[in-house]
Amino acid sequence: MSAGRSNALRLMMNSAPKSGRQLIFPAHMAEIDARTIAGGTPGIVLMERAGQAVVTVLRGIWPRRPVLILAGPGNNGGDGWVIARLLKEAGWPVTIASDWPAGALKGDAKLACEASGITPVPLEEADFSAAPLIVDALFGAGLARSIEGKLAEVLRRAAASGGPVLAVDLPSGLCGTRGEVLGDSLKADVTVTFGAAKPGHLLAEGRCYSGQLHVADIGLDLCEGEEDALWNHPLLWWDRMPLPPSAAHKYARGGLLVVGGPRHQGGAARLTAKAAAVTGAGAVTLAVSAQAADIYAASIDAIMLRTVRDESELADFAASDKIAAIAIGPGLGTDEKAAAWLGAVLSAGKPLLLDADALTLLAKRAERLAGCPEGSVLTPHEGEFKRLFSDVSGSPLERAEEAARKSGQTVLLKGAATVISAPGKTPVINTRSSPYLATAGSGDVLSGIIAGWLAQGVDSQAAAGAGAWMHGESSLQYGPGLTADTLWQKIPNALHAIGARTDD
Ligand SMILES: NC(=O)C1=CN([C@@H]2O[C@H](COP(=O)(O)OP(=O)(O)OC[C@H]3O[C@@H](n4cnc5c(N)ncnc54)[C@H](O)[C@@H]3O)[C@@H](O)[C@H]2O)[C@@H](O)CC1
Ligand SMILES: Nc1ncnc2c1ncn2[C@@H]1O[C@H](COP(=O)(O)OP(=O)(O)O)[C@@H](O)[C@H]1O
Ligand SMILES: [K+]
Repeated sequence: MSAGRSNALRLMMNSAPKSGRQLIFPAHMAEIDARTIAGGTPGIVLMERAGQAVVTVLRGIWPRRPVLILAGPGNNGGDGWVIARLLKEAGWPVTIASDWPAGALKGDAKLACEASGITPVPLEEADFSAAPLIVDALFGAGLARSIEGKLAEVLRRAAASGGPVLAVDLPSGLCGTRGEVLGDSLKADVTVTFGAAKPGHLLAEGRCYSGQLHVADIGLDLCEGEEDALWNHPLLWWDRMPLPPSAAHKYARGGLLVVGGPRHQGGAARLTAKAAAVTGAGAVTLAVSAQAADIYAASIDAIMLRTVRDESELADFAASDKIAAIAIGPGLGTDEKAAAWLGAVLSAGKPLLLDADALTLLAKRAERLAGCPEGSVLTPHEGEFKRLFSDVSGSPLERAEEAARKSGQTVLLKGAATVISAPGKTPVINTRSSPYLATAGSGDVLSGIIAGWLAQGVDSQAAAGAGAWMHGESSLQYGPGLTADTLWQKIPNALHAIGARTDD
């Protein structure tokens, strides 16, 4: 990517540099914390910066109002004490509720508590009746077990109060690794975390519990490349996307073969084909049987239609120079003929986008997975994933990584947070999306976007990352009332949003 294009993109996206997309597991963050302290920045300085960062965000959102801070026994609580002191100094009415007064604290948290000059009330006596702004500084990265008993009760009372909630680092009770709620947690309107977001902010219940996420730079010694995962953003892949050269012709922009299926399932493959064409594949051809051709022909103006007699004719066409990549699965069917057609494209040696029925067929004949050409992308939803990788368990992040390792292909595991894992590469989590994507055929459009990039010669990991992001961006551009039919029509808006244009 030229410097001009890169800068223009950054300006347009108003985004942080790539390092701002790092995701770090809590245990790893504790190591980074220790490394930073060993490097000469005292822990209390980090805690002070963390508290200051929270106060800056808090004051940027809420005008002066009563604040109730719930402070825990560790450094998350320590941050709470810094926040209490800073707000008090600024003249805010602050109460702190904690079962761990200075005598029960250690290290930096003890220092922060003592410096505040505030006496806490016990958690049981925390008064939520005036719906104060609640600062949740009970547990963060050090959450070690489920929240239960008295602590769960205080979180329930806080939730019932109706007051807004700001979580320090992580909503207490939320697992920063997997995004699951351990026992109980408190939904935050805003979460301020330090150094880097944690995968748990994005996965499972994390996105909903974290609310608006702010990542504050507090000077941690965090290196480029040491992330456990990356948060999807055009900065991760846009420099690998081709722009059409001025002398472009349609096949040079990428020939894509989309394999169709029986008459009654025609919509799925058509959506895939249309999404691929809009994404920029120059020549998209739908291959169908003669019996289904009239149905497919009904609404595919910009897509070429080719009738194929049998799998051998399909294999010949798939192997031709005009085809750079193949999408198969949406609307394919799962009968013998579908299996034979899948076999025909597997042997073509072109990058494949495998989705829907193709994944179901592969689950029945697992040995075929090993025969997938290198650089292919599998896009299972949870159900397809379970069929295909029945022995793989864990969080979506762990499962996508294991599936990529086993299959040797890029695996995109769909969900409210979508995880993309390519063998040997850092996994990527996409949250650029809206729940309006939960509509029939939306996955077929995603397949088309990814296949559209594969046909243009983009590597599988970048194609999948771009696909997930553009799919979500298209849904955000449309908003309520979205259907798969309108989703693909918003793809140009997603391209414009990331600064796509032809080279001058
Ligand atoms: N680099 C960083 O990550 C920084 C971290 N800081 C803060 O430090 C926090 C991490 O501090 P800690 O490691 O002390 O961890 P926490 O303060 O999150 O919690 C640890 C304490 O909670 C107890 N505990 C854990 N789960 C419990 C449960 N379910 N019920 C009852 N008690 C439980 C533990 O026994 C321990 O005493 C971060 O979340 C952040 O807020 C900041 O102060 C500065 C920099
Ligand atoms: N709640 C949600 N929030 C964001 N994205 C979602 C949500 N639910 C589904 N999606 C996305 O919508 C798409 C649905 O695809 P899929 O399950 O294959 O549906 P279909 O088979 O109907 O096309 C996936 O990309 C998924 O990530
Ligand atoms: K917290």
